[in-house]
Amino acid sequence: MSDLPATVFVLYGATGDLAKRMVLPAFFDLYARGLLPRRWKLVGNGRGDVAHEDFRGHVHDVLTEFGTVPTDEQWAGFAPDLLFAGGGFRAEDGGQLPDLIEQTRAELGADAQLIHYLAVPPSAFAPTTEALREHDLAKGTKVVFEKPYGTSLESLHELDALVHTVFDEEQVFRIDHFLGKEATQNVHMLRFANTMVSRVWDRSSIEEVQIDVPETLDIADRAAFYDATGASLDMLVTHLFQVAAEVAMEPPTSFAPEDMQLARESVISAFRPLDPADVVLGQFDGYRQTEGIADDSSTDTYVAAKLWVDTDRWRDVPFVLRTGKRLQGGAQRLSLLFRTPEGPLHSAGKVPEVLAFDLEGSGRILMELTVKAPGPDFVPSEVDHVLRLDQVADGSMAPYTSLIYDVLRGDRSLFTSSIGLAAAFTAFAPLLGPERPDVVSYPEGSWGPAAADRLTGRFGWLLARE
Ligand SMILES: NC(=O)C1=CN([C@@H]2O[C@H](COP(=O)(O)OP(=O)(O)OC[C@H]3O[C@@H](n4cnc5c(N)ncnc54)[C@H](OP(=O)(O)O)[C@@H]3O)[C@@H](O)[C@H]2O)C=CC1
Ligand SMILES: O=C1O[C@H](COP(=O)(O)O)[C@@H](O)[C@H](O)[C@H]1O
Repeated sequence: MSDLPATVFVLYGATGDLAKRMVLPAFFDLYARGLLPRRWKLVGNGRGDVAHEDFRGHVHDVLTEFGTVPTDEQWAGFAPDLLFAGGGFRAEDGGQLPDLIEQTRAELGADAQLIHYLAVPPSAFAPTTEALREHDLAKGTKVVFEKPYGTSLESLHELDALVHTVFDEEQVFRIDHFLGKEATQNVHMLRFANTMVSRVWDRSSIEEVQIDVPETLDIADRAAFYDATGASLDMLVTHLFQVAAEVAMEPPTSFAPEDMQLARESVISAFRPLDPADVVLGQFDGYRQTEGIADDSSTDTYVAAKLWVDTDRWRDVPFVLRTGKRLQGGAQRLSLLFRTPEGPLHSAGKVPEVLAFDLEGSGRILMELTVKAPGPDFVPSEVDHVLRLDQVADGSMAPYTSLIYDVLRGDRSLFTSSIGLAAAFTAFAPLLGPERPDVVSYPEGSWGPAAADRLTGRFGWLLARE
């Protein structure tokens, strides 16, 4: 067991989709790894009345379906600390939660930390924050907000102003789970720990950056949420911008969490507002036939955009970003495309030299290089080399496991800041106004609208070459 302080972890929306697919499996994963505090309680909250025993049954089902099935021994150690407080949690009526928190804190000791994890729809962020103030449950605690934390610059400011009347910034953890991925964390490890990488990490060596996250997934099981959100809000201004910031950031002053966060978040203010002429929005054929989607919906299920980062390091290097649903392939690939070296020893510029990161799963680092072809002649040939990060050592962590562990120990390096999010929404703002491009339809199982092909450089979208 770790030496973290005793903890009461309150999970709002504990029977919801995110809780079952991500948060509860991650929490159990931490338990199984011995990374939870020696003494802890997880208190689920919701509007219904659920007996503690029924909540435990729910958690067991969830782990069986989405996580690791506990052994009998693990379950006997884990289950008794799962509790449920029903009756919702509002400013005017806190339901059973305030009493149960008091009871568990009394049991765990006066120094027990209290963590509020808001796995509720964004519309419930403000009312839950107000309820925390009203029931005096904010002081000295930590609070975790899911994404999206605001859907525009204005709504971000409005929510953040409220949050800051209740919490100090140091108490606030805003999740973007792409930052918790093993391979994303390796972007700065590889860069800053290796001179041969750090020295080429700029416009003099790199001609293009691609962040390509095509998905084969449908949206039918979350139609209402998706139709009100769309790909550009769900993925572009959030995950893809954060990954772009990981690439674009200047070296931090130190590798302390606050300096890492500051370096990543401050480069976002150098993102030039998107030019709608450099953005393609798409919608897959058949989207409007999905149950719960209006016949005339103009929601984007696909977005491709060219982003410029106006720093000396990246001036004139396009960052091309793409994501969409029901596409031909699924991947989460960050690629740095290098300039063709001068002189004759390369593939005549026909093949890119690439350093890439596969962000999904345990993560992979890929290199595409030109070498001499075996044989008598001195001719170039291309090779791919793949480094699977789970072969480096055992113990790779899913993003939610990693991020919840960071919340427990108070490490904010992989969480977003309201300054960074405000800069992201400023760069994104042209897509929220009258200049927003119309959505173009694309066939399911394709790579999306052909119009997006003009956004990349001379090699096109790299994933389409595979
Ligand atoms: N699902 C996913 O894959 C992902 C979700 N997220 C984010 O996580 C958060 C939760 O998403 P998800 O679990 O899908 O959402 P759900 O719609 O499943 O809602 C979660 C739970 O919140 C409670 N709830 C619903 N409406 C309200 C309300 N108005 N006030 C208070 N409680 C409410 C419900 O519990 P009860 O009825 O018991 O009160 C519900 O089960 C959202 O912010 C979402 O954007 C982020 C990444 C991925
Ligand atoms: O936040 C989201 O992320 C998922 C992709 O995440 P991952 O778990 O596959 O890395 C995306 O499908 C979803 O639309 C979005 O809300």
